[in-house]
Amino acid sequence: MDMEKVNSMGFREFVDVFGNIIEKCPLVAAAVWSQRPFSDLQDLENHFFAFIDALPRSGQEGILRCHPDLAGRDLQQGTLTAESQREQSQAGLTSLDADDRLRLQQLNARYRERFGFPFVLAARLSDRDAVPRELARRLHCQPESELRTALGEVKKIGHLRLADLLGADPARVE
Ligand SMILES: NC(=O)NC1=NC(=O)NC1=O
Repeated sequence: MDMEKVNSMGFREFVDVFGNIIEKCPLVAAAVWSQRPFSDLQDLENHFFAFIDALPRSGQEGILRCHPDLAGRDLQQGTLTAESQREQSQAGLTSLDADDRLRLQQLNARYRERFGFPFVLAARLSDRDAVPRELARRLHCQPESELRTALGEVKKIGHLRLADLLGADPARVE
């Protein structure tokens, strides 16, 4: 898909295609559509991220709360979005043994208890050993900095999903 095609999309098509760039937050794509045309992938991505950055804290925390837990209930019940299912599967989270899954669920619960939003991490850039390690590390961060870290992970997830859609090499797209 090239930028000419992206810039020619009507609202409905644009939200159908880009509505899950930010997990379960089609509003972001809905808002970004009105800022077309986009000069390139980086410009499109920058508009997604600028929308997130401009949100009040409640909106930013709302975006985090739209993310399913890693190896959580949605994964067990098969109710993850296609993108999330792929990402969690690539990180090896679909084949955890019962002990590892329980440990992750306990860590997720402690994290949510401390920060009031779920632990978010770009699973495609991680693996089944690194996820609990990173969760345990970030559990001790200060709320302000942790909010910024978590939003950074939302952007990494969005970057990879956009690169998939636009056929760009994720490594090459800055
Ligand atoms: N809580 C999360 O980090 N969820 C996710 N990370 C991903 O990369 N995909 C998800 O669903």
